[in-house]
Amino acid sequence: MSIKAENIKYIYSEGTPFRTVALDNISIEVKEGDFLGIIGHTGSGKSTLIQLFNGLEKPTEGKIIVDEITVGEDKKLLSKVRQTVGLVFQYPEYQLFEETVAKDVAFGPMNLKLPQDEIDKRVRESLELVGFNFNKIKDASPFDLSGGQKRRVAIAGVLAMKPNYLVLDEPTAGLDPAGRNDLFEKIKTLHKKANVTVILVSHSMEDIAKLVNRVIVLYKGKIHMEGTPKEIYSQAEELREIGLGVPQVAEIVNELRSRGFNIRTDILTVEEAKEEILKEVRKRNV
Ligand SMILES: Nc1ncnc2c1ncn2[C@@H]1O[C@H](COP(=O)(O)OP(=O)(O)OP(=O)(O)O)[C@@H](O)[C@H]1O
Repeated sequence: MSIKAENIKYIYSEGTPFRTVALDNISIEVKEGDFLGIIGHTGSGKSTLIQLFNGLEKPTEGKIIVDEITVGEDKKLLSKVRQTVGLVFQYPEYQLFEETVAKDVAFGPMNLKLPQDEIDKRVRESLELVGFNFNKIKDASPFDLSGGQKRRVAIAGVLAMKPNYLVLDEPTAGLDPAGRNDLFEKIKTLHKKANVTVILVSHSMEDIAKLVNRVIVLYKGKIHMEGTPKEIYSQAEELREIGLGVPQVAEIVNELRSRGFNIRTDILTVEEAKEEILKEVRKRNV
């Protein structure tokens, strides 16, 4: 099972002076179990691509195949695609509207007309998967929660639909550093525990490098780079050229290398950098 994009082109406002080619010749496959990061700066096509994954939009050219369903071929299957690919938009808290957290998370499964005991089970499981104590949170008003907690409630609402793929568009946008770290930790745990493939969209390599196992870098609607976080990280110069922030740890490693330190280029974390630097320092002291 997978999401396949085959030679995708997507054009906004075709036939007008505002015509924009948002995606051009994109082919990728997201396999079950993957934890994929899609990065690129503003306007590179990230949001457009994930909206195609979930059937919200149809490609101008090419095909999107979600678990063997070709999106758009049979309109009756569109709701199945939407349920299979759970999309969490940027700032999803604006879509919370019920008076309690439990009611909000139950909204999707209720629309599926599932039996009440199945709805209750899904609400509990989804809230626990995003790190809540169910009994403590269920009767809270979503409006009384912190920004990070609201995001987790919104994610639980999508998980309650039991998607095979969970697509998160800039999930930590606007949160403070502690809230971001906490939410990323929760997403990491979620990928491990829930049987769900995760696609995480971000404009920051630094944020997602420690989480995902594969990265696609979009630039002007095309796939510019693809690989493991380490492979992408080691190309700091190229990242800089396409306007993406180079991770601070990569900056430090590059600086030390330029001063003759023999350090690997594919370092992801401060801990790894520390180890490498200490190794080099010990060598020099001998
Ligand atoms: N509704 C729209 N109508 C016309 N052009 C659009 C529309 N939405 C996006 N675009 C254009 O399509 C291109 C890709 O936009 P998209 O929103 O997919 O990029 P993005 O990488 O998600 O950006 P961001 O990080 O700002 O969300 C951009 O040039 C953008 O201006």
